[in-house]
Amino acid sequence: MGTAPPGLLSWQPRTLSPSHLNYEKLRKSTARKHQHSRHSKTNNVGVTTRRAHLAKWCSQSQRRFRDREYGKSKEGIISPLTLDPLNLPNRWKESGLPELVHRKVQHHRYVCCAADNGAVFSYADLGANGAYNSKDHEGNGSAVHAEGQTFVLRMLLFWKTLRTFLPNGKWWLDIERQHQRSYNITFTGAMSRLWVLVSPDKLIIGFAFTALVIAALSEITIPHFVAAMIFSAQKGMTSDFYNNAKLLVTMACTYGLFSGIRGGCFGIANQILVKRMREKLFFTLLSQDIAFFDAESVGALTSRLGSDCQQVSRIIGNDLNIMFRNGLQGLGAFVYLLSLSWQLALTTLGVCSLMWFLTRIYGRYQKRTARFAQDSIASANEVAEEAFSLLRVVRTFGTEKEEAARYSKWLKKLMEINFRQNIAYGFSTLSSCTLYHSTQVVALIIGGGFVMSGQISAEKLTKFILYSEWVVHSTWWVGDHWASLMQAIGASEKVFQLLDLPPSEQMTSGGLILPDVKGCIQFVDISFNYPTRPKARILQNVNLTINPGELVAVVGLSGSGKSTLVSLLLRLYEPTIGQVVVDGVPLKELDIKWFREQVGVVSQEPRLFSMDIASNIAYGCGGNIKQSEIERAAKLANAHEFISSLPDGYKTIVDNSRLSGGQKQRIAIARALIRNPAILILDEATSALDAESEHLVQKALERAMRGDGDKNKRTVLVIAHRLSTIRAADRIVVMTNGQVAEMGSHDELIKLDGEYARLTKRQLSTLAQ
Ligand SMILES: Nc1ncnc2c1ncn2[C@@H]1O[C@H](COP(=O)(O)OP(=O)(O)OP(=O)(O)O)[C@@H](O)[C@H]1O
Repeated sequence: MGTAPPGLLSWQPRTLSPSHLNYEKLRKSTARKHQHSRHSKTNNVGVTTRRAHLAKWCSQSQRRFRDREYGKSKEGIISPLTLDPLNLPNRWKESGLPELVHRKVQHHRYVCCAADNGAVFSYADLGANGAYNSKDHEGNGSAVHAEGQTFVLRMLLFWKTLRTFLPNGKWWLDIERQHQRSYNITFTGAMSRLWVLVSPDKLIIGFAFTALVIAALSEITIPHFVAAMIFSAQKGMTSDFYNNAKLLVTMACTYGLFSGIRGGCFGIANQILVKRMREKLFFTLLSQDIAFFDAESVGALTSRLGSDCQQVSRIIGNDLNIMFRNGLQGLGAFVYLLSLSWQLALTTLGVCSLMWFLTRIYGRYQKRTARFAQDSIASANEVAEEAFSLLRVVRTFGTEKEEAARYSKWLKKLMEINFRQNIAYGFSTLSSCTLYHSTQVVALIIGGGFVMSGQISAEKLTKFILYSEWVVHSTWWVGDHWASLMQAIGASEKVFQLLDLPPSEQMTSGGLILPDVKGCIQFVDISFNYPTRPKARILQNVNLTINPGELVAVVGLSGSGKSTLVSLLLRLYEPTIGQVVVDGVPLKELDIKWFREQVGVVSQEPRLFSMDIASNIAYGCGGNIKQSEIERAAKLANAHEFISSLPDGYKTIVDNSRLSGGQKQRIAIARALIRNPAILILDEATSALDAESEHLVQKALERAMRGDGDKNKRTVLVIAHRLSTIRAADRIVVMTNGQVAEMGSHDELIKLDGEYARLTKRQLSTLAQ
């Protein structure tokens, strides 16, 4: 006994009723529902249509059984399956007649069986997703005894699938919902934006277009001279023949020369465009608020800079160039056609108009697909960037396959989009090719008639055919590059959207520059939510004053808002309520660039740039820093010794992974100290270090905090987890849940026996264990 088709063994006899077996009734009722659905425009149209087809299929199967046609025609293919007798309805066993049963399995899912004496021959499964599969008893292929209907059903399925990826099909609606974007750039919008980018190099663009016009016009004359040479040779007109030959050679050479100039100039214009676009985009991105980078991923942004800008480069270098050339040639050829025979010219115009109409539709399609394709590329890049930057974590956890799967999920999406693009391209090519050749056929048929009736000469008809081919060919090329241009515009939509972002207010507004910074910092009634989490209150009514030259330590549990306080002091975010005041001036009113120059920051995870150590230390100080100043800062940071022991000393190229945590930290301290900052912020600068490194870094920090060798004592804000490192602080601020819970010196807080005392005890007991 073979395997039963899915769903049949679970078939319950009690679900059968005479009405279920009445196919005519089923057909009529579904036809009625179908009619109703059409009128009421409900979503049931598809379901009832399929039910109607199913009912028809059932009744035809039944007829075929009766006629025994089934057994005859499909011998050898069908091997009837006997069902488990326990699960078989009695009427099947008793009737001895072929029966067709149907059963409603789910809301609109049917399984239909053709049965003869308990033998199941085939079934059709109308899936909930609308897929219509008719299969033989073993679930293989289509239902063998109803091939006529199966073809219809297959066509139905094909049409249904096709509809999903036609413009406005379900696939588009789904994907558009995923990539919701309000920004939409038009052709003219994109062109004017590009013009702004390339207009500083008008000369090169001018050269390119002049060369384009000369090359196009000389090329278009070539068929005329070819035909003239052939017919002058045929007529034995020697001088005409040689004159035409000379002109042909001149035109061919002119065409070659100016094509070269055109190609070169457009290529250069292209490079200029991409370079400017990338520069502008890069700067626009750098000018955004930090909150912008909380919402956008680095991988996606670099993809916009790379892949999307490259797509835009096609517009001028390739698409516009070819469209202009072919547009000009097509127009010239059409004028020539009109001079030969206006009737024939109009037939060519008709075909070209149709071709252009189809291309416009295809262009719109390409624009949409390109947008989604670029989004998928950006998402894939995001995954790749993340995986590469966290490669040590990936390797440690052995998640290479998972990361590869995450990456290939986006590649799969991209492939789906490309698949649709290619199908559309296939349709576009099909229509263009058909129309292309139909012009020649129509022109030959009509033109042949004209030649036979003596209205035009054979030479004219030959020229006509050559030039009409040119017109159609030009229309085809213009259309093809129009679609490609729309694709590039679609791909560049996000780039233009990003380019339109206004720079952060901090970058544009000036502000006060104080004669000198005393270092008095006040957090006045600060409450704060991160823009990406507007509902989570991170800081709540924080009031804190740090006096000039004071060393204040902020401690508290992880997540209590210590680093957020530092971010607000550096104005990386604006407080939701309240303000930060420096030396009596609200931070908002100060020139933020100048203010940041007065602050030295050493963070928990120092990041180094891929450049030499000296440049890393002097980072952000302009180009006037002397080697002696760099070395002095390195000595203060306890880094000079290890830097000098490296083979290339201060010229050693480093990055984030080529030095130990302690070494990186000391370079970061040197970077903070070289500015001789009035305010020093140490954000858990030693928390990730081992005992030896911590000792070295701590000594460097102490020296930095004291302002060794500097006239003024600097204001220092230390955030620390290890409470042993902040005992000497003038004041300790304890934060809990975004609020200042306690404040005082170490001894005062221990005496208070509150949160600080609890934290200290816990750390001491952990160390003792
Ligand atoms: N960029 C951000 N966007 C949204 N929420 C953030 C962001 N940075 C921090 N948070 C949240 O703000 C809260 C406070 O974070 P913060 O880094 O200020 O705490 P912390 O006290 O410095 O913690 P730790 O000692 O672990 O560094 C946390 O709940 C954190 O999840």
